[in-house]
Amino acid sequence: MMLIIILVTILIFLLTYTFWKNMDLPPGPWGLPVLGYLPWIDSKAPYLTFTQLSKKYGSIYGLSLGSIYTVVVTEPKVIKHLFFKDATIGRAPLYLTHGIMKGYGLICAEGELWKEQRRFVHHCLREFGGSKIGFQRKKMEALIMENVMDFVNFVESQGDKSTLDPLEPLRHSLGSAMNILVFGKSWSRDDKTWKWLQHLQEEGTQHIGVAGPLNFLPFLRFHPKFGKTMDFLISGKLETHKVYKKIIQEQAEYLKNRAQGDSSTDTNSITNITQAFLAERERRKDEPEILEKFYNDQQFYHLLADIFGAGLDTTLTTLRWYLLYLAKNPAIQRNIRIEIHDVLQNNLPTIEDIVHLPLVEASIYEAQRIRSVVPVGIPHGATEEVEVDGFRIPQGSMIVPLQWAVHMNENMWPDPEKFDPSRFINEEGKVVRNSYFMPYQIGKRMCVGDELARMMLYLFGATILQKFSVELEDEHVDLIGVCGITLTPNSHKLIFSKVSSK
Ligand code: HEM
Repeated sequence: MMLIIILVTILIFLLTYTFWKNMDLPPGPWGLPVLGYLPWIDSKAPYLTFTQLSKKYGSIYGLSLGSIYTVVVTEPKVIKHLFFKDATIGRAPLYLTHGIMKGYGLICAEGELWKEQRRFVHHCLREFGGSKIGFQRKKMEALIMENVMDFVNFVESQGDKSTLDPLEPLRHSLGSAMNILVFGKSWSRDDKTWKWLQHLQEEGTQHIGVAGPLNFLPFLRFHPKFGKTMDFLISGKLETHKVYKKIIQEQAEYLKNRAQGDSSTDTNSITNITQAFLAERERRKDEPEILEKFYNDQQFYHLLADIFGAGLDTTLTTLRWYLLYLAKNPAIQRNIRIEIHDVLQNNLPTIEDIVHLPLVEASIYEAQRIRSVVPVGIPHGATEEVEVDGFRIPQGSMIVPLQWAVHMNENMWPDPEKFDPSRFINEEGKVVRNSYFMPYQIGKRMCVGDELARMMLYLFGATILQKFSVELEDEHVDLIGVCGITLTPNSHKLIFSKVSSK
């Protein structure tokens, strides 16, 4: 009897303590011990489950995903408020980011390493013309246009009217631009190494879903099914690093020859991220601690992979959705082409032209809105306890900026499933964006390549529409897509017809 009284007292104490401790947390659903709410998350479309929950619990709610307490935010004002704070600059403690990437690179880095590498990458992108300011924008434009024309020539080589899945040719052309920027070299379309790198990249992003169970229940890696995924990701990472090691040696050799005045190495400036990293090592050679902490080999490989991967997957997926939605909406496509021909005549687009092509710009934004490339957003981690709207977000929480809910908010975007670029054009015909549009997120950790992405999307998008009209091969094409870390269209074919010049 005594034992029962003691147990009941402990139980009452624990319940009261838990209730008291959680009183100021955001509202949200209960879950099971250990698993939390994971069993109720739609593994194919986690963004829909999260959006559904926001309708019940409001624009800030909390839930447990395995052992990770998660706060989901769907209100841009709150996301902005949170993501400008130092306390939310961390990354969520997910197994795939912390367990596989081990905090290396830029996407998964935290603390001093993140600060230093973010500064470095920002500086590189400005130097190479991938930012709003700087004198090198024309150089970047030339690099992108060379690869846009590679895509155009490939499609033209298939005939005046050809039916093809744009995935592979687009990935080759966008990937080649990223290869030059990151590694200073590109591969031919059929090169074995290049084909294999693309395969790893594609498979990897499908496996790394933010809401995948492995992220929250690391012990699952001992289960054969998840173990196989882990083996694929880890061996893929190590094999990729071997290729990178060889590229780094080639670039180091190039810089050495240049320093010794080899006339075949023609340019004096640093032209890619690999060279920039080597040059930074050289510049700081008298600071062994800095080299050890921020410029070691592991960091080098992970950083190259991050910039290449983040730059290629996102732009590729956006352009695939863009062409798909334009094929589905021929009247809108026709108007865009009229605008392009009126403004450019037969000239190719330049970065300066974009202000005169509002429909092109607005239609790219609309594609980014209607199919968020990262629908769950890229989560942050709270490195300290923070307060928002009267709620407490404990240290160690994962904060999810739910892009899907923001971009499909019915009050802001009436009839959200309708593809309508005019949402981004005001009465004077100028392009306008509001805070409910955040494909690159916001705050101190916002996408570092946003301007480069804008340049790539615009130059590829405008040129493709200038050169081709695009139709669906199958009217019943799926517009739902497949969700890994990115939401990609299912494989599909489009009919590209050459547009005769005026
Ligand atoms: C349509 C294209 C793109 C989209 C939608 C996109 C979106 C994003 C988002 C949502 C984040 C997370 C921001 C945060 O954590 O708050 C991010 C981070 C990042 N993006 Fe992009 N991105 C795009 C293109 C690019 C390009 C072209 C590059 C190449 C330089 C790039 C490099 C990165 C890197 C390195 C990070 C990590 C930044 C950090 O953790 O500090 N992205 N991107």
